Amino acid sequence: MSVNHVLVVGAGAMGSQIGMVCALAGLTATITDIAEPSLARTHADLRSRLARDVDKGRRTASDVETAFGRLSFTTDLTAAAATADYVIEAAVEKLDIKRTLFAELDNAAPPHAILATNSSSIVSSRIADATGRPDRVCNLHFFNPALVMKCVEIVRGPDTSDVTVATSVALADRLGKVPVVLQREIPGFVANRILGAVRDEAIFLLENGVASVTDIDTACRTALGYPMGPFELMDLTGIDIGYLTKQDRFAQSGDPRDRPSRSVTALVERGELGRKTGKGWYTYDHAGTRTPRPATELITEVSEQ
Ligand SMILES: NC(=O)c1ccc[n+]([C@@H]2O[C@H](COP(=O)([O-])OP(=O)(O)OC[C@H]3O[C@@H](n4cnc5c(N)ncnc54)[C@H](O)[C@@H]3O)[C@@H](O)[C@H]2O)c1
Repeated sequence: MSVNHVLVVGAGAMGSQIGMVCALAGLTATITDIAEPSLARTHADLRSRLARDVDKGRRTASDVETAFGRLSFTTDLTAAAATADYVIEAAVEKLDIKRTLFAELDNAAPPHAILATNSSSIVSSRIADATGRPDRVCNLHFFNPALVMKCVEIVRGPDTSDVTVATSVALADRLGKVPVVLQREIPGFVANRILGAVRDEAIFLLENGVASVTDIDTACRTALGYPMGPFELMDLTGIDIGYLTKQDRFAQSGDPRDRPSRSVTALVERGELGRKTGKGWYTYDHAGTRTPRPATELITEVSEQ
C-alpha cells in the first residue's frame, strides 16, 4: 500500500519531530493537536531547530523550505484525517485519551488508512478494539529525538495484518529510519526493555554495595562502550520517568521485579529527579557540572529497611 499523506496526532516532543521527519522525506504531513498554542510552539521550535541544522551544514536551506511547504498544522482532526493514508498518534500517554482518539480517527480516516500509535508502553491491542479496523492498527515507536534517532520499532498486535506490518516497514525505510519488527506485543518493546534491564542491574549493584554510582557508570562507558552510564542517563531523562513506567508495568503484571526499587522510590519521594531538579544520582551546579553524592544519601532507605 502506498503512503502519501501522513497525519501525526499530538504536537509534543515526539509528534512535532515525527511530522518533520515525514515532510523531509518527501511526504505530505499534517500535525494536529487539541491545543492551538502547542501547534504554534511546535512550528516555532521546528523552525529554529532546522535553522540550526542549516547553519551547521547538516541540511540545505532549500530542502528545509520545501519540507515546510509539505507540512501543515491544524486543530481540525476530522478534516486532516479525511485524506490520511497513515496516522501516527503521539498524544499524551493516557489509555482513555488514545482510545477516544482512535475511535474518532476510525470514523474520519479513509478505510485503507493505517492507524498507528507511537506509545512507549501501551500496546496497540489495548486500543485496536476502539476501531472497526484492528487489522490496520499497530505500534510505530520512534525514539527521542525523532529527527536524529534511527530505530523505529514496529509492534504487531494479535490482529495486525501482514500488509500493515509491510506498509509500516516500508514507511520507516522511506523516512530513512531502521525498522525493527516485534512479532508479538510486550510492554516496553525491545530497546527500552534492554535499557531497563541494564538500569535495574546497575541499581542492584549499587544497593548491594558492590560499586559506587560513578564506578558503575564508568564501567558501562569504558568497558561496554555506552555513550553514557545508566545513572547518568536516568539523571538526564528524569528519574521520575522510569519510576512511573515501572509503576505502570507493576500495576499491569503484579510481578515484584517490575516494582520501582527502594532507592529510586526514595529519590522520587524527595523530589530528587536528576538534572532537572539539580539533584539525582549526582548533584549538579548551575552550569550542569556534576559531583558524586555519598552512597549514604542514595541508599540510606535500603539499609534502614
Ligand atoms: N518523550 C519521549 O521520549 C517518547 C519517546 C517515544 C515515544 N513516546 C510516546 O509518544 C507519545 C507522546 O509523547 P510526548 O513526549 O511527545 O508527549 P508530550 O506531552 O510532549 O505531547 C503530547 C501532546 O499531545 C497533545 N494532546 C493531548 N491530548 C490530545 C488529543 N486528544 N488530541 C490531540 N492532541 C492531544 C498535547 O496537547 C501535547 O501537545 C506518548 O504516547 C509517549 O509514550 C515518547
